Amino acid sequence: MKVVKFGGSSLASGEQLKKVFQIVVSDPERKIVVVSAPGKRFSDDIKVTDLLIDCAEKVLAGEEIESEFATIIERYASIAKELEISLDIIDTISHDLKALLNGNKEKPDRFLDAIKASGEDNNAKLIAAYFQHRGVLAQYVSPKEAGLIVSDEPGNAQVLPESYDNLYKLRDREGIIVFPGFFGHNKNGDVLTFSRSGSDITGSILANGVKADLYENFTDVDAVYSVNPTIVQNPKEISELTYREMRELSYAGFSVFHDEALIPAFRAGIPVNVKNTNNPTAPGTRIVNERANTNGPVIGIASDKGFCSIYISKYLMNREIGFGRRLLQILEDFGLTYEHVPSGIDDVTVILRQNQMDKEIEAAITKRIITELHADKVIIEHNLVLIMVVGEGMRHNVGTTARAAKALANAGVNIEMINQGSSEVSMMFGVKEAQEKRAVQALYNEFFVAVPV
Ligand SMILES: Nc1ncnc2c1ncn2[C@@H]1O[C@H](COP(=O)(O)OP(=O)(O)O)[C@@H](O)[C@H]1O
Ligand SMILES: N[C@@H](CC(=O)OP(=O)(O)O)C(=O)O
Repeated sequence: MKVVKFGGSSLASGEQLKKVFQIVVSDPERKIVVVSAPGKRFSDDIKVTDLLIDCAEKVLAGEEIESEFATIIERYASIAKELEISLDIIDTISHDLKALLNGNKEKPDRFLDAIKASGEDNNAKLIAAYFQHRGVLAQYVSPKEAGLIVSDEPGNAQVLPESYDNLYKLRDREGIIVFPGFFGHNKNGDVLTFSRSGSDITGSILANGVKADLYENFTDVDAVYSVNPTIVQNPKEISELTYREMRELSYAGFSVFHDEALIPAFRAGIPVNVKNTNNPTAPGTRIVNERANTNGPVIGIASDKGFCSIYISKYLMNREIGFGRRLLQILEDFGLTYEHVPSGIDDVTVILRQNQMDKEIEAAITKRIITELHADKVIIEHNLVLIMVVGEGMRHNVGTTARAAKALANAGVNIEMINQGSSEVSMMFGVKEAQEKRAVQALYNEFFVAVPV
């Protein structure tokens, strides 16, 4: 049995849905179909999830939403018309969304989650209706009915372990199951979404729950490429990579697959196959436990913007017991998460996502570090890019860091920081945002265009 997930780009129009239908019915093993909300039809288009967020925020601000509401309904209606299915389903979607928008707003984050989740929920209903219209035995199944229970964290929920036994029962259902991605319910029955792009997570949870043989993740590219194709033109395709490599790369910027979607499949030992809805015969990329190492030390290079660093120096920091703990406690007091902590003898740098802080928080943190930890210097730098060079082969290759550093130097890129060692499969370079493209291109040339050493 296979679990198949289709992303928003595969569900953006009636034409795309026809391809989805062909893919599903061409293999009887494709029994569970996880769907996102309709995505972008063209590059300037707006995803339904983003339309819904805008609509919900306007409602919360007490603004009119007539035109936003109409735009959302029109997205579903245009798909239904293209597919020539009864427009009764659009009346149902319109009625249900109106009721949700008129619902309880006492807890805005929960209200927002309920509206966001409706994007996938309504799409799953529409797609099930289309499959039935094409004469296939198919049913919409809701996460609530299936027992997909999640933690009580709006916009960032996590699956609870008891879900897996509940979901196993889906194996007994007849026909194709169309299941909405991106959300579950807490123990009280409230809707909670995963983080953005979280339908990948639903697919992986279902694959684990039903003990699928394969989790196929259909998107709009032929493969996971060794580097983001919007940064480097025609990059090399990756045919196979390990769960660890993919998790590092997704976390560091390969948005093609959600980093949190690896764990459920990995725990159940289920391979993941990333494939293209627009070219389904292409083999795609397989994510597995172990792979043959045929490609040299590096498999992929990811980069992500929006980081800042807090540099702290203090003479004899190395002798001070508890310095690191007290520093991280200050960050914890402000509710901040951090990414890396490279350190020296008398200095340490904490790297975090800068959207967590504003000027006031930065000033307050700086003050506390100086007054409580008696630091000599505290410097906060903004607009950093973290570049992650990833590959299981790095463990067995000498000189990979030197090659990377030389390539960056030759390209005139100033390395702000390096972190290597904690993860056996990656090394991290921090550079200024303005140098991202140049740095990634230089690393790509070194490890993929030049002959690997
Ligand atoms: N290394 C990479 N390999 C392939 N695609 C990538 C990579 N990094 C970023 N992407 C982007 O991810 C996109 C697919 O992800 P996404 O838009 O979330 O798809 P979906 O709509 O199927 O969920 C691709 O179109 C591509 O622009
Ligand atoms: N629709 C949700 C969840 C999702 O996974 O979407 P997509 O498959 O289009 O990335 C979002 O935009 O976040």
